[in-house]
Amino acid sequence: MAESTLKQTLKQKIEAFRPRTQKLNKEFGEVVIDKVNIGQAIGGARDVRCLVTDISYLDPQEGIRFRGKTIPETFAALPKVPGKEQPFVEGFFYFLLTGEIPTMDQTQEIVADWKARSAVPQYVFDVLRAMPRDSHPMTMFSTAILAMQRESKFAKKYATGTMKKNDMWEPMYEDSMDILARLPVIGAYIYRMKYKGDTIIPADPKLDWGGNFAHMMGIPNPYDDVARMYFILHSDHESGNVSAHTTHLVASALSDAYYSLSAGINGLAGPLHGLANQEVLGWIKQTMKKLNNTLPSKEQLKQFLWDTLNSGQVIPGYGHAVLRKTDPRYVAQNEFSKKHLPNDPLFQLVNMIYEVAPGVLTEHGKTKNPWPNVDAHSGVIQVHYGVVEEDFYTVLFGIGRALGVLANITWDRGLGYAIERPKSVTTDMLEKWAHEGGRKI
Ligand SMILES: CC(=O)SCCNC(=O)CCNC(=O)[C@H](O)C(C)(C)COP(=O)(O)OP(=O)(O)OC[C@H]1O[C@@H](n2cnc3c(N)ncnc32)[C@H](O)[C@@H]1OP(=O)(O)O
Ligand SMILES: O=C([O-])CC(=O)C(=O)O
Repeated sequence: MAESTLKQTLKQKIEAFRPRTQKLNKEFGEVVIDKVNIGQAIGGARDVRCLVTDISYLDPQEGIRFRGKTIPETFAALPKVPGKEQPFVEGFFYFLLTGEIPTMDQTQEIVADWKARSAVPQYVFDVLRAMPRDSHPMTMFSTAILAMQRESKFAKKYATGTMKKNDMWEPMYEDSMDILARLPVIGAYIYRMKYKGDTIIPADPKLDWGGNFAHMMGIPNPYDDVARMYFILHSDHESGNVSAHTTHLVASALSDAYYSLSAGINGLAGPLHGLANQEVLGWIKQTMKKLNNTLPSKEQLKQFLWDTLNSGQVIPGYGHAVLRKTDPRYVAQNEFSKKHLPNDPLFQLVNMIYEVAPGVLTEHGKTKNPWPNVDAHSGVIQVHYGVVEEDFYTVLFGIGRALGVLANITWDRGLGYAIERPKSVTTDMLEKWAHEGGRKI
């Protein structure tokens, strides 16, 4: 098969880029870019600059930029699906991988490529069907990805003993493309099997990736545009977040994309990370239930927020490890909702929480960031269009996140990043260095 424009462009980009990384490593490897204190060693390596990615960058004030573009700039630049408001996710992936906005033809090439790769092996469905139906959908999703590992072109090539370091990105790219092509099929299968009486809807070969997902979910349009927007918004958040970092870490051992992504998805399933979107909707539902499904007043809402904090829980969807302002992914979803679901009562509640929660969190005095993150908003849009099963939301996040983390590990192999292995120390050592005013270097 002739090489796609995406693969050719990526090859050129990686080859042109590689000398920059090699030069930095060889000639400037000793240049100091950060230092680490005891608080960071104990406190989750917060703010330590020790990862590299060119795919996205998170500014604490401004939020995410994909390949240098803000969210509105990204959406404005990408080729749109004809007759729809949102861009092709396929074109967005081209942009993430190469940093170039693709033409419509280049985008259509990926649409066709992913269709050609989209057949999920029957044994994956058999594995899913063998799992208890009340398994969490994230457990099912991660298991399905891991079960497919036998398909890995990277692992097969590695086993031949003929794969050179500079060539490793190629089978990583191939695995990533295979996985991405199949994720919407797997996600929708889990949804229909678990929540819709096992009524599976086959793919429609006429549709793009996002459109097909909506179709296989059985949710009427404009859910297709919701899906496209959602996957793009959730794709990448630089390299240090739990799902991206885990995927990168596992891939650094030359584990293939199936092992690596499945591991990253397991991290996304944590309530302080991706699962927060499920938690947000659960919290909103609980709040409404206490009031016989009516909207609370601001005073009642304030009380519910305090009750949550006083019971030792976090307010889901608020706070962030890096961001110090309202997440622009929250803003993008808010703009969408203002346009498409302005009168939805849950949307109104989300806006009310935005008016009240930052004040409560500031008064509470713990969090460094009282503003909402992406997870505070996403569930409400899903409910509006008919995906009411909040346990499923992190699977949606995972499909989107795969775009970013798979682009990252393809580049990791392109640039030959080393196995990741930071150094650990003991508590005795920390106490000694604390006493001495620092480690003598
Ligand atoms: C896609 C995503 O992953 S976005 C994040 C999704 N997660 C959530 O929305 C869950 C709620 N938020 C949180 O738990 C946190 O803000 C996190 C996990 C996102 C970031 O954690 P950190 O970087 O440690 O935040 P920060 O430095 O501000 O934490 C300081 C203190 O404030 C608390 N805090 C932070 N956010 C919140 C919150 N939303 N509600 C209550 N307390 C909070 C922390 O638990 C911590 O308390 P501690 O000192 O008793 O341990
Ligand atoms: O950046 C983070 O730590 C968490 C986050 O918002 C994401 O991964 O999307």
